Amino acid sequence: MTDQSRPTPTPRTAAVIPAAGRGVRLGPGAPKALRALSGTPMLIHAVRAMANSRAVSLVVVVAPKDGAAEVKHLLDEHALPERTDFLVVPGGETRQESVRLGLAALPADITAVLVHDAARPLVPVDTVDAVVEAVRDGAPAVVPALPLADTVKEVEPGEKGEPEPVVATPARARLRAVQTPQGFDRATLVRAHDTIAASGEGATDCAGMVEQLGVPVVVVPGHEEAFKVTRPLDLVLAEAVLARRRANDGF
Ligand SMILES: Nc1ccn([C@@H]2O[C@H](COP(=O)(O)OP(=O)(O)OP(=O)(O)O)[C@@H](O)[C@H]2O)c(=O)n1
Ligand SMILES: C[C@](O)(CO)[C@H](O)COP(=O)(O)O
Repeated sequence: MTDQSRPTPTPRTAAVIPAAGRGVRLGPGAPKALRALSGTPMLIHAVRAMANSRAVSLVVVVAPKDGAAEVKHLLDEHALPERTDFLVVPGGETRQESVRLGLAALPADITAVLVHDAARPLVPVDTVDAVVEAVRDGAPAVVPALPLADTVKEVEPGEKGEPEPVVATPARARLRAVQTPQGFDRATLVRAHDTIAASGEGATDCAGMVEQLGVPVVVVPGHEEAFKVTRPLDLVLAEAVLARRRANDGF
């Protein structure tokens, strides 16, 4: 019998930050998450972006495979909110594997999980909070996303540099470019990783695996500043965003 006089406890939310990628598209250098933006490692910006949400009580950083000690040291030497706990685990060969390793490190009382790319260091806290709120309102999977500015063509991929035949032009008004953090009911995300990854299938984001389970995924508004640092020009944009923030509010 349940005690109806007791209030329902607020779900304890953790953020898992996959940060174990190399950053091949960014060019030669340190692993992408450890490269500096305005003098601070990209990873620290991403960790602060999660920890600045009052809803997030634990941040799990999935570090480059042989970089866990360095990441622990970085977390120790940068100012981070005291109310947040931090864990560091070594990552895997793919983003999917790194997320799975992060999920495996979560304590039992975590019921909601955000998965956030270290490569999206500048996501505003309002976007993080909007994702958490939708999960707390009962959505098993939530992604922030933006409408597209470009028209998208589906092609028959060919040899590099060769013209590729267009197969279709999806209706742009129905398309969204998906960002992170993506938010999940923990049990749903773990089930997706256990069943979809085990079947050899995968997806380029966590929500794609949840969709393959047949579980509904919803979109909330994303933010332009939540862009992914992927190629060198993205670093220029990231520095410009940080300079504008400093000018606006002394950040
Ligand atoms: N084995 C991997 C690969 C990627 N990631 C993380 O997943 C996020 C999104 O990946 P992406 O932007 O593709 O990063 P990289 O894999 O580093 O980039 P690239 O494909 O250019 O090497 C990044 O925060 C990255 O660190 C990870 O944790 N483990
Ligand atoms: C998860 C993601 O950022 C959503 O847009 C994206 O799919 C990651 O792709 P990547 O090739 O691993 O950067």
